[in-house]
Amino acid sequence: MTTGATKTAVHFGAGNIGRGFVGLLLHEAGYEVVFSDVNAELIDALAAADSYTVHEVGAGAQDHAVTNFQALNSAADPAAVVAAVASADVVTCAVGPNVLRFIAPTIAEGLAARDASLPKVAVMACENAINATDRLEEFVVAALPGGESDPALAKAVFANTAVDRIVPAQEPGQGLDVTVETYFEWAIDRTPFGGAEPEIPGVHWVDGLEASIERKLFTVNTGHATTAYHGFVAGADKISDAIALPDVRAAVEAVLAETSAYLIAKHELDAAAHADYVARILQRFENPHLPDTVTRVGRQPLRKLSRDERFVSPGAAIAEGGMVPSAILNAMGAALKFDVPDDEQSVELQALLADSSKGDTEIATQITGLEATHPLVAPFSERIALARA
Ligand SMILES: NC(=O)c1ccc[n+]([C@@H]2O[C@H](COP(=O)([O-])OP(=O)(O)OC[C@H]3O[C@@H](n4cnc5c(N)ncnc54)[C@H](O)[C@@H]3O)[C@@H](O)[C@H]2O)c1
Ligand SMILES: O=P(O)(O)OC[C@@H](O)[C@@H](O)[C@H](O)[C@H](O)CO
Repeated sequence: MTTGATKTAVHFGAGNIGRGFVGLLLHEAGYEVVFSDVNAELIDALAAADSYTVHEVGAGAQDHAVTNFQALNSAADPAAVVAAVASADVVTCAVGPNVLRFIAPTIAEGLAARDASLPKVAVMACENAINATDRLEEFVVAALPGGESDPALAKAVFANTAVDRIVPAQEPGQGLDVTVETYFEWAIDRTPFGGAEPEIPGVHWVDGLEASIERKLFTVNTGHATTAYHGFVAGADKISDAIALPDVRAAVEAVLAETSAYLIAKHELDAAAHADYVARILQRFENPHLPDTVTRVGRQPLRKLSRDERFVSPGAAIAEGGMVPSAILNAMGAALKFDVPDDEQSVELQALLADSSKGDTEIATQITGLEATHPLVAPFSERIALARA
């Protein structure tokens, strides 16, 4: 795939963040981006196009043209994607945490086919999840015949990342163009590269990702999901309308006060700088030009209520410290009312709550992955009882 001095990046998932952020930054860094997706309509449109435009909205907005890309259908032509990975300089993905297991075998095959004399390929998952690249690597290892000792692993460097840019679902009829907010942050753990990290202007290189990803997930995403679930209950459609409701705003601020105290103590953050970070995020939610909805932001409620995610991870830690994270629990209670027929996990959640063979505590442990004796489970079971009443 790489010709002459052209650097190549294979990106799995040509959706909102794929086209509107990761693909854009890689293009601006000089990479030829090879988008790989299972959505035939999307891939066909990308393959037929010479460019698409990322439209920023809000203060200081600019348009950015993305050119010099290819598009491969990984369902119809997996061999082409394997070949692209085999010669790529960078492999990224933004497919959703639950999809990592499905793209890993293709990456494993690409690594196996890669000439060992090539420089190592940088593999970086761009998902909203703690250590998403580590998870991807585990699936790659499982797909390699030699497992952890497979020589193909030495051909790649796996680095965790945290990506932050709100990219709403796109309006029908917009084609390949993507509407995004002006803000972005892409933090990548530099330590696995040993000084040979890829050149991607705009990336924020950090030594270890834990603080960056927790700060992002437990502030942006905990606050966003709280806005979505309380907003849904209040009847709001857009995120900017939801956060304008005084009760929703108060609930979001209360949740962020709980996660802020947790994050500041755990990662020794500067309290004033963190307060600025929170204020900036609330302004991002308020952006009236961003057509983002409570149904997109609340999507897949079972994933969002799971153990290592935006509510239970900080909530469990706070409860283990002897305090009751009431605002987080109230947001989790609102999530139980997220009843969206088009969302498979919402349907599954509503069926679970309606299952009279299960008690409240059993449902609480099933959703959160916590033991029944965990201090977060009893107060969450109370919210479940209320939702079922
Ligand atoms: N949209 C945002 O604001 C945003 C911001 C930061 C991070 N993220 C994260 O990025 C990821 C993607 O989110 P999104 O909003 O872009 O979703 P999206 O649904 O717009 O895009 C996901 C894309 O992945 C594709 N896909 C699904 N299965 C695939 C497979 N097996 N192989 C290749 N492609 C496959 C889908 O067809 C789709 O085009 C999620 O983990 C999300 O949390 C999103
Ligand atoms: O992508 P999810 O479903 O994990 O979370 C929904 C939104 O909170 C998320 O996509 C944000 O827009 C994004 O994380 C902002 O950086």
